[in-house]
Amino acid sequence: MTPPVVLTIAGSDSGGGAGIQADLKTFAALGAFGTSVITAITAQNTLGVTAIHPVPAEIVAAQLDAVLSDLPVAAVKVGMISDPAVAKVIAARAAELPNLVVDPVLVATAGSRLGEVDVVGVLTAYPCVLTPNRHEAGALLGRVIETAEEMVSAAAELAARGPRAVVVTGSELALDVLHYAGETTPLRGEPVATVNNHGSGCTFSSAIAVRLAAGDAVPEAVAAAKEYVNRGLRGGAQWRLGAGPGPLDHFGWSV
Ligand SMILES: Nc1ncnc2c1ncn2[C@@H]1O[C@H](COP(=O)(O)OP(=O)(O)O)[C@@H](O)[C@H]1O
Ligand SMILES: Cc1ncc(COP(=O)(O)OP(=O)(O)O)c(N)n1
Repeated sequence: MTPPVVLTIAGSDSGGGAGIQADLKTFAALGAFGTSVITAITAQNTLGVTAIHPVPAEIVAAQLDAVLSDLPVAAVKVGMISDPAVAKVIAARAAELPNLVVDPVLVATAGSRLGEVDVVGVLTAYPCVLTPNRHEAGALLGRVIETAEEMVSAAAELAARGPRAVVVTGSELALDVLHYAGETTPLRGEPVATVNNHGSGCTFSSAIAVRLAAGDAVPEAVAAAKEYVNRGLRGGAQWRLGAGPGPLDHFGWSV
């Protein structure tokens, strides 16, 4: 059977754990055919980001044209956007991007700045599934988000800006908060004791996109993505790849 086509619009992580590389592995692991529009090239490993080269907006637009004019894209995940002109290119074509999932990437776990609030903020009002972590939600709202109660109110406030749904993720707490169809639901997962969490947010948003492409409703897609990330974290927990926080096992179905 022909697989559903899913598109990632994101940055490249040379270390392979996050960004485009994590997205394409997630698509493949979950049975989708992955396509990509690269917005930036990062020189990155498990210890951090040492350089960022934004891809010019016209090249981003050309990649988008090439994919959308030929392939039946069923869902789109947007990750790292560092250039306002690139955000504009994507915003201008947002109506053509089905099952849009936006991960408002701002800061890598290792501390490097990958995006700016006023750039990624442009996309948060589109009818997408928005997946900020606590820190990104706080940056978008201009305050600190720490507790579960603060995550609940952040999800509701961000939902009022117009996205189809908001999931505020809670990293190692494994507690995420979903706001969808006027309701806010805490999603509790099994915390995984691991230092290898590089790319968990990219993997989560990509997995949501695949499940939406497959026809899941938003709550089912989010629950399936959460389970997939959890398996990836468990599968990679004993890996020793790099001196910093390592990647997930995207193909770790046996654990
Ligand atoms: N140690 C962990 N144990 C269980 N789930 C985790 C862990 N770390 C992250 N997650 C889950 O991974 C997904 C991505 O969230 P998060 O790590 O907050 O994203 P980001 O990489 O953007 O900070 C969420 O579902 C979150 O609950
Ligand atoms: C190129 C690129 N895009 C996104 C990220 C951030 O990845 P994410 O999964 O949100 O978080 P960390 O892995 O940084 O915790 C990245 N590092 N690089």
